[in-house]
Amino acid sequence: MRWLLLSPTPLEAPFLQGEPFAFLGRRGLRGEGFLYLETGIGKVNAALTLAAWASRHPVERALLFGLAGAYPGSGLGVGEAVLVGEEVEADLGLRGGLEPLGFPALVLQGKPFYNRFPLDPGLTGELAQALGLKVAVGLTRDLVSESPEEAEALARRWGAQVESMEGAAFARACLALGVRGAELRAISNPAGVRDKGAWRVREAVEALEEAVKGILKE
Ligand SMILES: O=C(O)c1cccc(C(=O)CC[C@H]2O[C@@H](n3cnc4c(=O)[nH]cnc43)[C@H](O)[C@@H]2O)c1
Repeated sequence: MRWLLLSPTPLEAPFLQGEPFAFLGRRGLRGEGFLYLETGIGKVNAALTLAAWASRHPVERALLFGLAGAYPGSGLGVGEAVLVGEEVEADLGLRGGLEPLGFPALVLQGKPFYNRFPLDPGLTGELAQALGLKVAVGLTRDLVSESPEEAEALARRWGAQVESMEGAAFARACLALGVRGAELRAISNPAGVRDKGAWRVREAVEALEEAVKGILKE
């Protein structure tokens, strides 16, 4: 069964080889055992790329992979790869979430989803076991945390360990479209730290390469 692989930027996928094509003005690759799409940064780009592709092609399982910030106290080290088992969309509704407004973001078989969206538990568990990776809670906002204090408050409020700009949108789109979705992140920086001296993009991309190649072998 072929994977649909997605990453926000080409920076996160330099190791993928395949026949290039364009989709929604961005890069795609047809490779051995996978089809890859670059989504662009942020929630809208992630959801619209997956939904537009899935509206024209059958997608059984999809993997979003990319860089992420680690929250203080997460126990995750820079350069470490993790799977995300649940995503929080933390900039939807009030600061306390969407539930107080009374409008769910998604309803599936009568179950309302407000700000928390699971990735596929079976797929995530299989990959975590096969690759020996931890499973974390991800928090997603279109705005990146700009200070350690902001990052710590978000982590505490929502019980999250990693921060990205796309995860919850991908998880929600997978649920809505009936796609089995998994999310892989490698820690490039401590969340809330904007000083690029503390970022380790190369190490994080190497961790992504090892994990993605492992997933494609599964
Ligand atoms: O400015 C740079 O030199 C630079 C180099 C590499 C990457 C960046 C990014 O801004 C990456 C954004 C991208 O990665 C995810 N990401 C990574 N760290 C965080 C974070 O602390 N908080 C939220 N998102 C993060 C994000 O999902 C984007 O797709 C800049």
